[in-house]
Amino acid sequence: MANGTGVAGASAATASEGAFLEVAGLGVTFGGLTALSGFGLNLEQGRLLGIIGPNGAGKTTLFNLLTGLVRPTTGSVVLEGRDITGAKPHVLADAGVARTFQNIRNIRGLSVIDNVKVALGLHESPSLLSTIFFTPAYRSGQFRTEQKARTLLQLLNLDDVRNLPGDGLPYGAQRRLEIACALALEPKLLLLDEPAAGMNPTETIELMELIKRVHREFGLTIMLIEHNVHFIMNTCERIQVLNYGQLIADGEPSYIRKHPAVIEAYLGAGAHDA
Ligand SMILES: Nc1ncnc2c1ncn2[C@@H]1O[C@H](COP(=O)(O)OP(=O)(O)OP(=O)(O)O)[C@@H](O)[C@H]1O
Repeated sequence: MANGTGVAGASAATASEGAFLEVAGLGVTFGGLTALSGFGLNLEQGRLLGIIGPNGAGKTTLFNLLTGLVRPTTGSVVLEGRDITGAKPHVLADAGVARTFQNIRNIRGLSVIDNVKVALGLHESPSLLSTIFFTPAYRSGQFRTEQKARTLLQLLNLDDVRNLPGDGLPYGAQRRLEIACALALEPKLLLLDEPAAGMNPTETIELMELIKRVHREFGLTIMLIEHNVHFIMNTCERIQVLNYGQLIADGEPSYIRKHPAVIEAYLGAGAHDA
């Protein structure tokens, strides 16, 4: 990958053969407000991409477009050669796109492990008959689900609290649970929306390491929105910067850190220390 591109190159990604995710000219307007415009991205499989930008820059809108919560006004999204532009959320989930939200959405009152099991159940549902008659196939399915849930909880350092209510956990642990549930869907593309929001510095460092580990061990393609510049500079291989719905820069952390438009728009004078 090139070190980076400026405004022109960033907003006009050209289709590259075999790219895992190809987004071109993506935009949406709400009433008179253009939340995102001419967004382009060619992402290879297995990359870890950071998205930064000031409040209201269009970051969450981009994720909403990629997960079908918002339909684009312009542009196209192609995942593994398949045009998924404007597809509904369940179609995109089936295509392998999973996400977490800025506001934690674990299921109230449900234990940690049951939250993960519900997510696993969304991915692989048993047949109605096997459930009704409690067949050996159903029971072995349940055993597999339990094993998978435990494996995910161990990875996310949540196994010790698996029987506690998910919504009663400390904030950082709830965020990790949300990631566990997203991983349970066995995604190809994982979108993390401000996973470190509200975390203390220790939790943030732990999460940084965890995301790197998940990326490494699952070989997942991850897109990560984050306001914490230190976090993103130290976690991501490539960073895209949005401002007022426009992509203003795209490149490696070292390139982004020094990019004048990025410094002016977002990072501020402290950016060089990030
Ligand atoms: N459904 C919607 N209807 C109307 N306006 C919207 C909608 N969703 C987003 N917007 C507007 O689009 C712009 C971009 O919002 P978005 O949430 O994508 O920004 P963001 O970069 O994620 O900001 P933050 O860092 O504060 O979460 C904002 O001005 C927001 O108010």
